[in-house]
Amino acid sequence: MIKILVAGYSGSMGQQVLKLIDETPDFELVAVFALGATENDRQRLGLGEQVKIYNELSQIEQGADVWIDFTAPSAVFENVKFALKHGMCPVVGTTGLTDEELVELKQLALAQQLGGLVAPNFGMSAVLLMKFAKEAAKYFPDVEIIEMHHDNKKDAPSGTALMTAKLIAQNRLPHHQGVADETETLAHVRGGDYEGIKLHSVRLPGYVAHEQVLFGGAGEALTIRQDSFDRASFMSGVKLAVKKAQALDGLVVGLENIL
Ligand SMILES: NC(=O)C1=CN([C@@H]2O[C@H](COP(=O)(O)OP(=O)(O)OC[C@H]3O[C@@H](n4cnc5c(N)ncnc54)[C@H](OP(=O)(O)O)[C@@H]3O)[C@@H](O)[C@H]2O)C=CC1
Ligand SMILES: O=C(O)C1=N[C@H](C(=O)O)C[C@H](O)C1
Repeated sequence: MIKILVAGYSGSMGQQVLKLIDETPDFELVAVFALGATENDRQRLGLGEQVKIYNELSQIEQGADVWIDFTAPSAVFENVKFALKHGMCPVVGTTGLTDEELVELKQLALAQQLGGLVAPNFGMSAVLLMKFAKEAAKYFPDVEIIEMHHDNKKDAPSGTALMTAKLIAQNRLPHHQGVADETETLAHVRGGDYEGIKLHSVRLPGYVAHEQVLFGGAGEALTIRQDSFDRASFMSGVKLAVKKAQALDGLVVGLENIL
């Protein structure tokens, strides 16, 4: 049995994770955490009597093997630090960790001799999109990224889009795209900029999580697109990560590294 704490259990992803745990014979839910957590959630969400419900990080007691985190960019760093310090292996889907924070968490995981996984995207279509986009950048250095999400998403750009840009940047030299004296007659209309790669974020009701990477060359173009139509698409990745987390050597970044 793998004992699991779910941070962000009342959110869109947290709800899917509770379902996954319920459906997986060797997973056991031992605790849940959210700032707005109340004892009423036990009945409302069908949480067993043995499940501990926390609404404050500092109150959480050790007792889980794995800490699953789908909370908020503002919370994830402190949450993961807490998990590692208290002997829990983190499986983190929450976006927003900076490179510096990741370095610190990796050091802590090594010091604590704990494994764990941080993945900006647990969906196979997004993992493959990132792999293909990195490869394509060797041949098509001019590229822009459009990510499209539901209108409840708190952060922009998406963690996946930013990771895609970072991977592409490994295979091309930074350069400005468009004419050198380009002017915006409407502020920010050319999007965000990561080493010259433009990122555009769309937020609309009806959407879940989608990304397009557009490469342009002389007289041709390549478009790579992935669509997550349902949050269930992330669950096989989360399941695999939970099963492997305790055996990993330190904190691993990217689902592709454990497939
Ligand atoms: N890696 C991946 O494959 C995926 C990653 N994500 C990422 O997961 C994160 C969550 O997404 P989603 O489920 O849609 O978000 P929601 O806003 O639907 O849910 C967030 C959850 O976290 C809780 N929460 C918010 N702030 C805190 C805090 N400071 N401390 C503890 N709990 C907190 C909320 O409850 P309360 O408000 O009561 O605290 C709620 O339970 C986002 O960063 C998103 O980008 C999403 C989908 C896939
Ligand atoms: O907030 C979301 O919904 C998602 N967040 C992740 C991200 O920011 O990349 C993963 C996926 O895109 C869904």
